[in-house]
Amino acid sequence: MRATLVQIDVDPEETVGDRRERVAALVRAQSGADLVVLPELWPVGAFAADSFASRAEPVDGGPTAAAMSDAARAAGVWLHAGSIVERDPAGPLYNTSLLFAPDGGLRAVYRKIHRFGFDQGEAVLMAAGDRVVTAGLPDAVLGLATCYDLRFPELFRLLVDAGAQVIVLPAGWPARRLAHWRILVQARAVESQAYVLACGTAGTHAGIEQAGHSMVVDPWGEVLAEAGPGEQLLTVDLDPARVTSTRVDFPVLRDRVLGLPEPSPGAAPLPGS
Ligand SMILES: NC(=O)CCC(=O)C(=O)O
Repeated sequence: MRATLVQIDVDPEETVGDRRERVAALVRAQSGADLVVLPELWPVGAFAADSFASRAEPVDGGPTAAAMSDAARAAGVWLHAGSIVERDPAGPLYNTSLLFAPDGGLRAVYRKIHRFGFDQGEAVLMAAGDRVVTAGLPDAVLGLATCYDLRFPELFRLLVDAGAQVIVLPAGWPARRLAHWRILVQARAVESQAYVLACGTAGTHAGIEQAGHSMVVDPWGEVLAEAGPGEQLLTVDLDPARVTSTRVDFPVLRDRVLGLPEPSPGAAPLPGS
């Protein structure tokens, strides 16, 4: 299964329309891949909170969804189109990832569960998703997560329990926390015994320098490919059978203790007492 991550430079000098056309052309050129992955909120920029409301678009009939559906069909690839600011017809905004099949059909929608910003930006401007999403491809089951979700291992446990073998994580991760990114992407792969395809953005928008450094990590935690800071494509061949063999040969997931007891301070004797 050949996967290509497209680490896009989100430059505020480029219009959203121009970027959409440029990215669609990049996707159309990936006809040799099985799966193409784009970053989080690449049309507007993950930190361009001032533009979220004005750049929000619906999934049904929205310009990015339409362009990505066409591009997936033209290339004949599965396309994880990263995420858009979704304006739900019912009102709220969501950070919404879209997965298209090679016929252009929309096969999965994931609304980011953990919103970043503490009391600002996405955390206050967008609503949280409430569904854990997996999608069956011909060769593997994908699990969907987005950027800040990376810091919440309990979501990844749920994805593993739902059958995920390849976890796709579009991101817009700041350069300032590159060290966290590299450690956490590897940690999620090791603990999930799954491939993690983590696709970030390049460039600087809203004054936040992006890390780039998209990564593909295998179920053993080995980094198969890592981008630099600029716009770049990463192509890697994945073997979903490696997920099964890793889980059989080193069956740590089998040793999970479900329903751990509540902490009870002082229950264990103190050393020396
Ligand atoms: N777009 C994001 O979710 C950013 C997350 C981030 O910067 C962090 O977790 O650190």
